[in-house]
Amino acid sequence: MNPIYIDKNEILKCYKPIDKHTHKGIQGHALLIGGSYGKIGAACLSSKAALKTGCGLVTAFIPKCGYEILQISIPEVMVLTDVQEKFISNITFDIVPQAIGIGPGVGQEQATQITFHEFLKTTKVPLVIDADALNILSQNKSWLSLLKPKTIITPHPKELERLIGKWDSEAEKFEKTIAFSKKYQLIIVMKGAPTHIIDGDAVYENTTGNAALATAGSGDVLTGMITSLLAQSYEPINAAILGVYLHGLTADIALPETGYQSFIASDIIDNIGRAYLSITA
Ligand SMILES: NC(=O)C1=CN([C@@H]2O[C@H](COP(=O)(O)OP(=O)(O)OC[C@H]3O[C@@H](n4cnc5c(N)ncnc54)[C@H](OP(=O)(O)O)[C@@H]3O)[C@@H](O)[C@H]2O)[C@@H](O)CC1
Ligand SMILES: Nc1ncnc2c1ncn2[C@@H]1O[C@H](COP(=O)(O)OP(=O)(O)O)[C@@H](O)[C@H]1O
Ligand SMILES: [Mg+2]
Repeated sequence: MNPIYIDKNEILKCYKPIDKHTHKGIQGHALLIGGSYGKIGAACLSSKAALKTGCGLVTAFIPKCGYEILQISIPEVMVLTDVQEKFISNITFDIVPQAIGIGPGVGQEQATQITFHEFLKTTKVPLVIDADALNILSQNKSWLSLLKPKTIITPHPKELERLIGKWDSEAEKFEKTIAFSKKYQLIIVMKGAPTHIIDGDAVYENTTGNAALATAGSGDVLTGMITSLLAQSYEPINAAILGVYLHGLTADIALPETGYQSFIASDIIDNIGRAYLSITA
């Protein structure tokens, strides 16, 4: 396996500067579906990260109990609520997003599983699938065939194992992940240290990031960032590459100030601007 390293050179091939005549209506609308009682923070983090990564509009779809939490913590994000108080049971919306991220904090209630199945059957919008949405897929593997080609999935090692089964070596992990990517035509963001992106036989290895990212919610933030880039019309593979690179870069930039221990997922969001600036510096 000869990975393509995701470094500044590689990023400059796909990075799209902002057009000075753009406006929020054409800068992309991202929909983030997530959260459940006790995990509304995951929806807050992913939707705020989406806005801070540059899309024009962000809507969060959450259970009712998260309404005030989300509106107060991030007033720039619009909110749609499910009929249920504590978990998502019926995904419906009247907006037209260019990308949807689903899964952070969503839980695995039976009703959430059923509405996720319906959602997969009907949606045509480019998707990022993470966290509990991946765990639901692991329990219902026949639903994987509903995923459109180039859907992005973002498993951490345990979520990957639930999807593809155990491996005995790093080589076998890559073999199985590449086979899975080919079988379902998926872009797989294999989160870790470092993170790899698998797109069929193409393997990319990220060069940014450090152990400060080993903190609750850092994956939820990544989901928002990649969904935002998809909504801004990046090709799925480029949204994954740029998202993973910027996400890691925030931790490299923040480290001298925060150290490893005190860095939290909100620090990723706070440093997205500096990460963007360093691409063009
Ligand atoms: N503020 C909020 O609202 C937050 C909400 N969140 C939401 O919570 C939900 C559950 O997500 P989750 O990832 O915590 O649980 P789960 O899938 O059981 O995985 C945990 C196990 O996986 C493993 N593992 C993980 N990383 C690994 C690594 N790099 N390398 C190796 N192993 C690794 C490790 O397993 P072990 O090694 O212990 O066997 C670990 O115990 C989900 O919806 C998420 O979005 C969270 O984002 C937190 C903030
Ligand atoms: N030691 C590390 N070095 C670099 N990146 C890391 C390290 N530990 C975790 N990360 C990154 O942090 C993120 C963790 O995602 P995830 O486990 O889904 O977190 P959460 O579910 O809490 O949001 C991934 O992007 C992963 O690559
Ligand atoms: Mg996660």
